[in-house]
Amino acid sequence: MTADQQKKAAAIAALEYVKAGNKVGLGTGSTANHFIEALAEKARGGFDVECVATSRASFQLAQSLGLKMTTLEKQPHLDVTVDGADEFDANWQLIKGGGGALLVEKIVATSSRYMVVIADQSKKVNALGRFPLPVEVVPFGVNATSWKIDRALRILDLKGKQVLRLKDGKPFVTDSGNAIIDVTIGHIPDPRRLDNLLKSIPGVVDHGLFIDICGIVLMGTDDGVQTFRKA
Ligand SMILES: O=C(CO)[C@H](O)[C@H](O)COP(=O)(O)O
Repeated sequence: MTADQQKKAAAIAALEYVKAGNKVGLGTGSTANHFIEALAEKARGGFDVECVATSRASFQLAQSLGLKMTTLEKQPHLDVTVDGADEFDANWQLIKGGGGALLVEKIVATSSRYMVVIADQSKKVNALGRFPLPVEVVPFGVNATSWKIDRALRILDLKGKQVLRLKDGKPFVTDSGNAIIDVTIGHIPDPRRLDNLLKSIPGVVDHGLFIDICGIVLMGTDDGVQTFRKA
């Protein structure tokens, strides 16, 4: 199976976690797109759900496929969010934000009774940190914020190579109007502490560590979809 086929298999398996009448958070990225397509197909058959998207791209896809859309303003409590991830570990901790939607993804996921992550098997890691950690920052004073990120890493005896994310040669702008710094760290021994340190920096809006947010991971493999579920 290719990685994309694994993503699709995980996305289809996630349909089981959505019940008729649910308010559903829709993630962002290629895996989440498979889920949006599968959910839209089910909805066309009369399955009634209302969805909140985590990005403009997901909103457009979902709406174009006929899914009933709402907003978190109108529906502040969702039943389930289904989203992809860049990495997950054995404790259901994640790195997200490869697609730049981490802030809204975290707001939507934490407004849901539970978050289901769908992924191909390349996303499973022994320890978080292989994937560069996306940190969403306010554009004002970005160099000062970058220095403070460095200082936070040093407190944990870590070093990170920071790169301002670009798109078409210009700084990438998130749906919320912020910039993203991708920080290559390598093995993150204490993601929870890094989460707290980064969140305490003025100028850091949020970052891609999702700590204690996800409870179920569905991973596509060559032998079918494997479920990792928190007890
Ligand atoms: O966090 C994300 C977007 O911000 C995505 O879920 C993550 O990057 C995984 O993407 P893909 O499903 O395309 O592999």
